[in-house]
Amino acid sequence: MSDVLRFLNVDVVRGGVPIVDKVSWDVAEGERWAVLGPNGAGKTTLLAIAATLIHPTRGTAEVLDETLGRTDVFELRPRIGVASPTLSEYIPDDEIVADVVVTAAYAVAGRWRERYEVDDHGRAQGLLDQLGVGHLVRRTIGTLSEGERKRVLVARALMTDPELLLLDEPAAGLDLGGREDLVRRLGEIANDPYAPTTVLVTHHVEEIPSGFTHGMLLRQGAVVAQGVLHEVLTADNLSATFGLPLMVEFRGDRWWARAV
Ligand SMILES: Nc1ncnc2c1ncn2[C@@H]1O[C@H](COP(=O)(O)OP(=O)(O)OP(=O)(O)O)[C@@H](O)[C@H]1O
Repeated sequence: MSDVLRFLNVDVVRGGVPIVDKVSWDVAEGERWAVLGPNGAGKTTLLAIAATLIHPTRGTAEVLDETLGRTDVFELRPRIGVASPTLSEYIPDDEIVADVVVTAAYAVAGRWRERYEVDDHGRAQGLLDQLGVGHLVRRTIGTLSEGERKRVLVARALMTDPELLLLDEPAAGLDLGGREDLVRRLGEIANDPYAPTTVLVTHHVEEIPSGFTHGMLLRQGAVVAQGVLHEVLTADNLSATFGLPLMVEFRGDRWWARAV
């Protein structure tokens, strides 16, 4: 298995302060990673490096076997699917849902079309159905609820059949039913052996879908623990990460945590 991400001693410094602090991280093909940490821990910044949107201040970051700073990120980006609140801000409110998803393919027309001879709209509809929002295909994105919008963005991120899928807090702001439904659907994707290598950022262990294999805990830009999910998600590690005594349990195929 080859590495999809390989970070070595990565620092990101802003205003003289390291907001990512000496992070080394290997993500192998097929792995599904959850990155957890409190507000301001550096999770989104780490994801932005993986998305090739920023470069490390120090250290090296390889994404899909290319070293940032020595490669054309515009060739790399079409191989990466991203669903994030930042991306969401760039989509005009009057854009039709079908177009939001299909336009992801236009950016990679060459490579994608060589590999797949499929109808764009058919594929988009299939992905929207998979995320439970197929009935919204003709609506404008501005009329959707937060939960519906998040699902559409995940469908968009999957449209190009990326090699790396990056999900920044996909369940944030959803009500309990919406969260549970989305986490279940993300679990179905994670359990699909043909689904891309995935990194999901969240604040809550309850939002880690079934099928996730690895975890990283971040606090103040530094790694508290990382590796196989069941070895990483211990009460001690979570308590150190969030700065209060916590207990954590794994039941069925999901995690939950609370203060003790
Ligand atoms: N351009 C910048 N200049 C100064 N500080 C920054 C800059 N960008 C990010 N930060 C700070 O870096 C820290 C890490 O931010 P980041 O968004 O990566 O954290 P996060 O773990 O994703 O947080 P949250 O869970 O709240 O989304 C925060 O304290 C943030 O204020």
